[in-house]
Amino acid sequence: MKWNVALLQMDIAFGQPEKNVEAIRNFVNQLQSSDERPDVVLLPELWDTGYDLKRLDEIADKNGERAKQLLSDAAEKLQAHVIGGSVAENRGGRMYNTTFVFDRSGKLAGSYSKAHLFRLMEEEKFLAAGDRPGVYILDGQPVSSVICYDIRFPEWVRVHALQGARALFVCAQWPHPRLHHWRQLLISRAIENQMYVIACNRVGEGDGNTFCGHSMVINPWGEIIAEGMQQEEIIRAEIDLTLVDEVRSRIPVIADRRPDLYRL
Ligand SMILES: O=C(O)CCC(=O)C(=O)O
Repeated sequence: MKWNVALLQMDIAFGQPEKNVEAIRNFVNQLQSSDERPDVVLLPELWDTGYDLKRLDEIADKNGERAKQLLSDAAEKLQAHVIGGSVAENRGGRMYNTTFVFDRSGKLAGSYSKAHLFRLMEEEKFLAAGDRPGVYILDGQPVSSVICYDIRFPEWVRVHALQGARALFVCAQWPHPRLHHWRQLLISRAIENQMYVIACNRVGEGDGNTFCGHSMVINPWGEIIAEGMQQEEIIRAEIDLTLVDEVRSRIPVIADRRPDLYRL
């Protein structure tokens, strides 16, 4: 199974969901009018509100309805799977950082809420943590997603791999001065789980941070097959999921695990 993936590496207007919705619509129109149609589109983290966490009561998306409408329409229009980055979701008065995934027909394939809250940006003061892995079936293929800080937890990404995921989609708002962490962590998650890692970061400034871009597509051998710069752009790559089987059969890391040794 080969997929063309497109990563929307964009700037995000702080606390202005309407403006950001408009920006996504423009990207979707751009993809629709291009010769090369994507099979999978990935967006960055909190593309609706940015990190305006103090105003979530006012601006968070009630049950994700605004995002679901936009992402489902985009999936149907492009006939592509949309891994919808993440949005600030107001679920029954509690706020979550949530990814919604839509398949090519525009149908909701699943959702995931960020499990590890990032204290450096005080997320734990404003957000509730998710507690379930994000695994979805797209074109019959199990794939998964996590959000930003989640990539620092190899045991969490491993849970997704053990549930059969063959590709990990990551959405982020990853700032300087930790670009080297971003690149190394993503490469490591790809090598150790022998899966594709497709990661979309934002660019621009917000709340005292400069976001570093460098969205990446990494194959299951740990090779970078596409990488963005620090500017708004669509990053594209072709991924071939049969390479996952090839790498996993060459070095059977998952089969060779010794979980009996790993209990603390
Ligand atoms: O782990 C990091 O260094 C960045 C994480 C982050 O910015 C986030 O989770 O939003």
